Amino acid sequence: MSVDTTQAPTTHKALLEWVSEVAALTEPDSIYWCDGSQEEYDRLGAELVAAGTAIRLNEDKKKNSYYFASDPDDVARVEDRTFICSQNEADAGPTNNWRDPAEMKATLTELYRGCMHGRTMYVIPFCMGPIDAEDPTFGVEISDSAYVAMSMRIMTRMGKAPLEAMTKGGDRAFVPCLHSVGYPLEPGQADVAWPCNTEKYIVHFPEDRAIWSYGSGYGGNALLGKKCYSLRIASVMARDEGWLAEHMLILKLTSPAGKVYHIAGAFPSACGKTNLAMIEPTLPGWKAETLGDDIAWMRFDEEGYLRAVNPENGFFGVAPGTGESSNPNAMKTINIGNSIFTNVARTLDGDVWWEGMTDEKPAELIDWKGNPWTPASGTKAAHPNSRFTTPMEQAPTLGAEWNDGKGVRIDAILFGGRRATTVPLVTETSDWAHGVFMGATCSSETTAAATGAVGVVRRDPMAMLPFIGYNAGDYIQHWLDMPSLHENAHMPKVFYVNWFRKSADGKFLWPGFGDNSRVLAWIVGRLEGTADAARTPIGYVPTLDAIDRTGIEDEVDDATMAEVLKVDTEEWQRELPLIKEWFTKLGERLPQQLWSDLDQLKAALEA
Ligand SMILES: Nc1nc2c(ncn2[C@@H]2O[C@H](COP(=O)(O)OP(=O)(O)O)[C@@H](O)[C@H]2O)c(=O)[nH]1
Ligand SMILES: C=C(OP(=O)(O)O)C(=O)O
Ligand SMILES: [Mn+2]
Repeated sequence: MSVDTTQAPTTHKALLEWVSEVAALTEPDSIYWCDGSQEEYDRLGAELVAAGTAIRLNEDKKKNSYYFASDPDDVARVEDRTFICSQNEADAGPTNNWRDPAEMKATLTELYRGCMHGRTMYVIPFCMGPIDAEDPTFGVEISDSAYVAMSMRIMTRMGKAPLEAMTKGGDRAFVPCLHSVGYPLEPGQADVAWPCNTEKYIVHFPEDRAIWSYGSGYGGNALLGKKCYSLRIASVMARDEGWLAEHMLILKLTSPAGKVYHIAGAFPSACGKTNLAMIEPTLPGWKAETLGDDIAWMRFDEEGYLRAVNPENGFFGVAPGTGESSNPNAMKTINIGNSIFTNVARTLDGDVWWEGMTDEKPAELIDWKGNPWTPASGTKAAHPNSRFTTPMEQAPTLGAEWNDGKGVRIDAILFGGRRATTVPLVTETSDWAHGVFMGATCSSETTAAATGAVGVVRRDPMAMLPFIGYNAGDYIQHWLDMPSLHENAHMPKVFYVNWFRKSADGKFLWPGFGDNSRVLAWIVGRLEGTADAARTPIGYVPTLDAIDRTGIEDEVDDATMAEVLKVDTEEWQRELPLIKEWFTKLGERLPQQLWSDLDQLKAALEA
């Protein structure tokens, strides 16, 4: 298969060469350049329905929407198959899997050889962030999955517009993202509903700024603009260029007095970013608007304030737990339609359902594996990492600045995780360096967003453990260095939150979701110097009545509030050896300052 460059919709030389090279290696039946149009999306959807891969949902329930069920072994990110192939192993660091880049390229080249037999090769041009930004950030994904092409149209600015922008004023740089499901079809061979390969590789070449993915069709493994580009590769760009590429939501908050604040929050996968980004405040007078739910690129503006841009165009949200009571704005967004649902359950009338969508379970469903299901089945109808993919523009809470390439000034950064014990609802750190220490030692219970055990506490620095594209010690150093990268840096205040603390009988102590607005109000109060806090060994924690509980006094009585805010010295002392073990693992590139911060914490806990 050779590329007819006279027929290709671009003159971009490097792109044409790369497309030709990949086609020669992977030998697809045909090459298709995505234009990102509605007509194209509808056509791909119809083709997938005809092939038995997708199911079109009932138009009256979810307009223009599709259901997909993945292979049961291809349901989440595969961290153990994710590689950072820097020239030197030390530059990948102790938290990443590393392979020699030349060896990895040789291995993958053999896997890619002929891997698109019987398939269409989709060329998917995209832009991360607004196309009219001063310096737009391009990528091109080559994929043999139409599901990927459709999803990329929702998740990124995709198609003709970015392709044209890529040659404005000369050929622009782009990140090449090569993806194959690794399931070639030889003549006469029938396809399966969800092609993938048991051998999976999610590979990053940070020096080349390139991504090679093989064997998985799912989410973060396959939609390469997301975690692979916007976090792993972009974090390397950010280190080199003096900015931050982070796993953060971006929220615009307006106080009852009409003051606007922007908050960025980093929580590990499936720990509440999308929900906080779409929060419906239960505190009267507060308004929240969504600017981003997963990724923030933050650069200094001329005056030295950090401004955040969300490079994405859609939400790839965790379905279970999303319902009218927990996240009504997500429900409104997906109910408009134009969405893709993966590994959720289906109702008999052609709609979707998942655990937590409604209080009452439907009497009958088809579960994510395609089997009949009833509440008596005793299994989960939807996979715990089942997802909705939906356009940002449909969010009723969308903030006007979402499409502004200049981004918004960040007033506060939240780090958080999922901890049943130890970590209080909210803690204010004393300054940037202390914030970096708290972020770097942040811990969370693992979730179904990645394969492997769920519920295991691990350190997850800045919620970036699986996404730092280089040495984690260098990454923490980069965070520490940030204030010195602008002559007049005004750093945001850093807070540490935990919505997930549980009582001894295993119930969440804090109602969470919309009631997290009460915590946001306290944070704003701290920014304005009006909210009360008590100094503890780990930072400033709200006094018992500092968080407004009007309307939830019964649910969160004084005793519960005290429990949710408690800084238990013994529990924290049990963290110390874990932090020490973590720092030891990070090794010599961990900034020395972090060790002295740990000594200080130890001393404060002993005092
Ligand atoms: N208990 C509790 N659960 C939450 C809260 N926020 C989110 N969740 C649940 O955590 C899961 C992941 O949430 P999501 O916002 O999609 O996380 P993300 O992957 O970080 O974007 C979902 O099941 C949510 O219902 C909260 O404040 N309290
Ligand atoms: C896409 C993901 O996102 P989230 O952080 O929303 O779970 C993921 O974990 O692969
Ligand atoms: Mn999310």
